[in-house]
Amino acid sequence: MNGTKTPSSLVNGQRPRTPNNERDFSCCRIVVLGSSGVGKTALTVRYITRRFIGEYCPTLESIHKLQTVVDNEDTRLEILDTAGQMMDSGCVWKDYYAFWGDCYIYVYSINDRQSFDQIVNFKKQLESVRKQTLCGILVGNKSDLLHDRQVLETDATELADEIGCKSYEVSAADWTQVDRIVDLFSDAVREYRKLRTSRDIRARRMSSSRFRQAIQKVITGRGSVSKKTTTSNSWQMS
Ligand SMILES: Nc1nc2c(ncn2[C@@H]2O[C@H](COP(=O)(O)OP(=O)(O)OP(=O)(O)O)[C@@H](O)[C@H]2O)c(=O)[nH]1
Repeated sequence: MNGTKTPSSLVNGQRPRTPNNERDFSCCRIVVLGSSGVGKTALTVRYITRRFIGEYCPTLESIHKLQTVVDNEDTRLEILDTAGQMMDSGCVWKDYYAFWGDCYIYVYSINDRQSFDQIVNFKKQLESVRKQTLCGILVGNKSDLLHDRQVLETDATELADEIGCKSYEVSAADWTQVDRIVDLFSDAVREYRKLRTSRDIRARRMSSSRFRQAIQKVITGRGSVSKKTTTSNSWQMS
């Protein structure tokens, strides 16, 4: 596993570029966030190594880089496992995370109501920084602790509908749930691809409608058009 504890890499964390210096959209950046102790590291480690870490050691930020395949498409994943303590303290985390991430995995613990109630705030704060809707997945972790449950599955489904996310309830501690954990990370990549595609389509529509408007202005003579030479085809828009 390739983990680097470098918050500064977020500040300088420009999106990777291809050799042609274009933005590399085969790379997907996932930010795993939620309150302290909900199991963000346990989920991330379970996904990457298939192992469970039982001990608790509060995380500073760690970025894990790996290559994977989702729906037959190669994907470079960068997973940012955030520090819950920083989020609970309301530090400046949100600006970094908002600009760094492509998709967000919002983790709460089913036996910690407060961690669940925080999710809406986290999402709102990120979107207010980015000024656009961000895609994400809602994850209730520690589903093995049913006897301690403070968050009903129906509450989670309602919240997921409200914030436009898919929702999962899992246990990083339960090895039989590895496939579900892999699924939820794959869904994060799918959500990112979906959003990217719809933005591409919108951008293309916008640019073709601007092009049509410009042509229309030329035809109707409403645009600022100057005739450059005597040749009929040589119009120049200014
Ligand atoms: N029972 C149970 N314990 C879990 C589960 N996931 C994580 N834990 C335990 O919960 C504790 C906290 O887990 P972490 O993964 O370190 O939590 P975190 O959200 O990364 O915490 P921060 O680093 O403070 O942000 C550890 O002792 C884990 O072993 C789970 O699914 N079930």
